Amino acid sequence: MAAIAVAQAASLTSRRVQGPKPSAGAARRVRPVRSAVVDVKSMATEKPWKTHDCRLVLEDGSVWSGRSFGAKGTAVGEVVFNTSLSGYQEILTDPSYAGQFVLFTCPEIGNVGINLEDMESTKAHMGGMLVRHLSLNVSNYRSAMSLPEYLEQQNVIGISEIDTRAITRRLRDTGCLNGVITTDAAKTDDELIAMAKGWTIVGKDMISEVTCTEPYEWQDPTGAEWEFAAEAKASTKGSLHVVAYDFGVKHNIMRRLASYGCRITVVPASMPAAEVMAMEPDGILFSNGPGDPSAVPYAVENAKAILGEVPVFGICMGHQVLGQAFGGETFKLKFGHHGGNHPVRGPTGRVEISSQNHNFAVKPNSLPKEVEVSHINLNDGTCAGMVYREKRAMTIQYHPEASPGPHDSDPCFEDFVHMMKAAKREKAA
Ligand SMILES: NC(=O)CC[C@H](N)C(=O)O
Repeated sequence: MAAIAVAQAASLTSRRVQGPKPSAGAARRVRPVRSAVVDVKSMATEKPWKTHDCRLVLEDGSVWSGRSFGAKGTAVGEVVFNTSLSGYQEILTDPSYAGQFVLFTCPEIGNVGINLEDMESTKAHMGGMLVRHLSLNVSNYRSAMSLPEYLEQQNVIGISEIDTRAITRRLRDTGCLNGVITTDAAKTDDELIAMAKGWTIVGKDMISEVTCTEPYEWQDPTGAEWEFAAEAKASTKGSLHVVAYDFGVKHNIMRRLASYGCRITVVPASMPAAEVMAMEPDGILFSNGPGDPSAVPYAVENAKAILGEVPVFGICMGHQVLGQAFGGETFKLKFGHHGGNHPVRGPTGRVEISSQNHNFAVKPNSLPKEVEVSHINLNDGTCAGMVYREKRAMTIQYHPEASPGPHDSDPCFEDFVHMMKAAKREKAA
């Protein structure tokens, strides 16, 4: 039986982007690996007690034996479950997952390998990847390497052949649990349980671990072959200057802003508001990002200083930072929203199917009366978006850029552009 014959594509480096991303064309010059033949017989017939070399231990004392893929070692993190049926690469490279392990409820993961274009940042951020079954085959016309190869290169531990349904039910019953993944047989279960119990993401500023170290420009729009929005196709390139606070910004937020005609300057999360305003932005984006929103007062203070100066758009962590800048408070959800099919009702009553990834939320009753809760998550009634009209501020708790998930909320980017254009017209008058 042929063993795995996945050719080594050009290695995906985990360097942080300092300047414009390599053009998509550069990515295509890598010889894609379209499919791999896997040693099915041995993997399918080997008995668990022979192949299980990895444990997931949860803080509730449960121990889950599985098969490792990717990196070896030991990692600790908060376990969340994501119900998306596609887009594991976008999830893997979303900086919002720093400090977390992601359990995929979709039972088959890895079948399309890893390509060089669908990256949401320059590296994988999650601490561990928990799957039911690692696909025995890799087959996709854009695949450049297998998922295990990428995880190994990114130093992320994967564990497969665990009962992801049982763990998901447990998380839904008890709420998020901290966990430890290890391939180190010398560590006792009790040691690992203590490690899981001794760790928490609450109160942690994870943004400082993922933000860029210096400003850079972003030019790449959504590729023409993927563009779906008429308004984006008709937009005038570079007509508006957006400064984006990088709290762990996903690349597709910037691709969508560029597609709607914006020129984007990405800045470190802690850049003082005065320096940002000196860049003469037409609008400011507060991005998605990992960790506890109440642990980044520096971001809230900058948001307060900027509010009312220029139009602002907050996405996910940015929504939570602006919610605090408005005077509101955030709180931690039981197990959060992580998936691609959550219904959200917007201000017109239209229901959008949304892409979600958050464990914290804004308390509606903590907001001042000037702030309108514009979007509601219909699964649990939580605040999914806000508008502060007189400050020209709009926020979305979920991910209008999708990646992965549905593009129902893509018009949010159009709304932000229209808000900036209106402000520009008023200023010129
Ligand atoms: N995707 C995000 O920006 C997540 C925001 C925040 N870390 C949360 O979990 O709620």
